[in-house]
Amino acid sequence: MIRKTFAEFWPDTRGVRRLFVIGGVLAIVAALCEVAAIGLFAVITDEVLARQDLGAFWTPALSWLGLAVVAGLAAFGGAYITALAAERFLLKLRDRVFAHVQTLTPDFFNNRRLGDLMARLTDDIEAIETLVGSGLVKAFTTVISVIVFSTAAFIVRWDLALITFALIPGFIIISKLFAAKFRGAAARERQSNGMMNSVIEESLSNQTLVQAHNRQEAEAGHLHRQGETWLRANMSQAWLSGLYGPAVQVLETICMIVILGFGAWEITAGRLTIGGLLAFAAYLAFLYPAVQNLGELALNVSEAAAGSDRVMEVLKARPGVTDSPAARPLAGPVPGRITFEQVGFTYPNRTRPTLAGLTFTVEPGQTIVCTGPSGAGKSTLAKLLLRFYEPTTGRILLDGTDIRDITSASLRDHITILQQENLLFSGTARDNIAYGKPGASFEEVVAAAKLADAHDFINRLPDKYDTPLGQRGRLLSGGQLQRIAIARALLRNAPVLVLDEPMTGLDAATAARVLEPMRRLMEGRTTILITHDLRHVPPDAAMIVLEPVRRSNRIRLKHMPPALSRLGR
Ligand SMILES: Nc1ncnc2c1ncn2[C@@H]1O[C@H](COP(=O)(O)OP(=O)(O)OP(=O)(O)O)[C@@H](O)[C@H]1O
Repeated sequence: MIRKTFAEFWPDTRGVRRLFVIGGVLAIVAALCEVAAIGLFAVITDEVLARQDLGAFWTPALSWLGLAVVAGLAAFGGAYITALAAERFLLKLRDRVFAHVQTLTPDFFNNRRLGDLMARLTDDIEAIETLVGSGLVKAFTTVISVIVFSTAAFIVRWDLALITFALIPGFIIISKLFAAKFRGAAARERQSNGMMNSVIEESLSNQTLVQAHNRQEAEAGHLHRQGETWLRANMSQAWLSGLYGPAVQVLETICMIVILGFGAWEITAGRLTIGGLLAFAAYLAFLYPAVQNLGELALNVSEAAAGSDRVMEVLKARPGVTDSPAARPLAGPVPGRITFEQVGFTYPNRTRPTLAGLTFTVEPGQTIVCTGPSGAGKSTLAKLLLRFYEPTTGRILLDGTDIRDITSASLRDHITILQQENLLFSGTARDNIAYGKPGASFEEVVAAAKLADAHDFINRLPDKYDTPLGQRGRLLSGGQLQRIAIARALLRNAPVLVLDEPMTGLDAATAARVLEPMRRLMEGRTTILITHDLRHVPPDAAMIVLEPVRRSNRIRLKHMPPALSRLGR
C-alpha cells in the first residue's frame, strides 16, 4: 500500500525535493548540536562539579550556549523549510487531482456525493502529504536521530547501549500491533468524514427545500448520526494512539531502571563516572522519543494510506469519453450543420436503450424543435452532441466530420448549451456574463447584456455589473437568471445552440420577456430547441417528436402546424 502511494504521488514532490532535503539536513544539524551539548554536560559534571573547579566551567558553558543557538536556528529553519515544501507539494497535488476531476464526464459526478468528493480533495490530500512529504522528512530525520543518539550512547558505554538496544524489538512489536488496528479505524474515519461533508453540502445547498418541507430537524438528525459515526471512528483512533504512548513509556521505564541499576553498579566498581552515566541517560532521553516517533509514524502512515486510497480511486476514474489520438480541432469557419445518423444509445448502467436509430439533420442556421414525452431521451440527445457520452451505435456529424474526430475542447467551443437550470456562479453579473468568453472587455459584456435585455435590470442592481448574484445566482429571479445566461451565450458566439427546456419554471409573462432575447440568440445559429412547451417555438422550425424506445425511436420530422406557430408569436 505504502509502495503504491509512493509510486503514485512521489513524482508530485518534484520541485520541492530539494526543500525537503534542506529541511531534513537542518533537522539533523539540530540533533547533532544536541549530541554535542550533552557531551559538554558530561564535561561540566565531571570536570567542574565533581572536581569543584570553577575555572573549567566557562569554556564548556559558552560552547553549550553557542550550540544551543545553532541548534535553535537549525530547528527553526528546518521546520519552516519543511512546512514550505509540504505546502507547495499539497498545492501541486491538489491542482493535479482537481485537474483530473475536471476531465471526468458528468456521469462520474452523477454517481457521487459532492461533499465526499470535496473531502477527498481537501482532507484526504493532506493525509497523503503527511506520508509522502513531511512524513518522509520526519521518518528520515527520526531514523538519523536514532542512529546519532544510539551511536553516541554506544561510544559512551557500548555494554549499556546493548542493554538498551535489546528492548528495541519490544518497540517494533508494539508499533506493529497498534498500526494494524489503527489502519481500520483510520479508513472508517476518512470515510465518515466524507459522508459528513456530503450531508452538510447537500443540506446547505438545498436549504429552501429543507425549510419549505420543515425538514430541519431531520437534516440535523442526519448530520448528528454521521457525526456520531465519525466520533466513534475518531475515538478508536484516540484510544489506540492514547494507549500507544503509555505502552511505550512502560517499556522505556523498564529500560531506564535497568540502565540506572547497572550504571550504579559500574560507578561503585569505579568503571563509570557520574557524568558518564548522566550523559548516557541524556542520550537515552533523546533516543526514546525518536524511537517513539518512529512508532507514531507507523500510525500516521495508516492514516495517510486510508486517505490515499480515496484519492487514488478518484485518480483512477477515467472519463467516459476521451479524445482519440486522431482527433483534431475544427479548422476554419464552422457553419454548424448537425447530422445524427442512426444514433442509438444505452446509458452505461442501464440495459434498455434510451435512443435507437435516431436520424436527422439540422442545416446551418436552422432551428429544430425536439419534443416528446418525459424520459424520451431529449436531454440525452444534447449530452451526446456535446460528447458527454459516446453513441452506442451510429454517429453524429458536425459539418460532415464525425464528432469523434474533433477534440472535445474544440467541439464544445462551437456549441453553447442553455439548460433548464442555468447554473450561474456566485460571482458578479459581469463575471457571469464574461464566463462565456474569458478576457471579454466590459464593453463586450454590456453589449451582450443589452442584446439579452439584461442591461436595464443589471443597472438597477445595487452595484450594477459588479453586484454579486448570490449562490448560483439565487439573488435573481428566474427570468433575470435566464437573461444573464442568454447574455453569456451571446458573448460566447458559438455557431450551434442547444436550448434544453429554456422556459421551464418561468410564468407566461416572464417567458414572454425572455422570448425576444432568446430569438436574438437563435438568429443565424443552428439551434436544437428541446421543449415540452410548443407555445414558444419559432413558426418555421422543423420538429422531431421523440418517443420512448420500444424497438426503435419513432421519429417524426415535420414542420410546425400553423395553429402552434400562431401561438408562438
Ligand atoms: N445519467 C443517467 N444514467 C442512467 N439513465 C439516465 C441518465 N440520465 C437519464 N437517464 C434515463 O434516460 C432516459 C431519458 O432521459 P432524458 O433526460 O434524456 O429524457 P428527457 O426526454 O429529456 O426527459 P424530460 O422531458 O423529462 O427532461 C430516462 O429514462 C432517464 O431515466
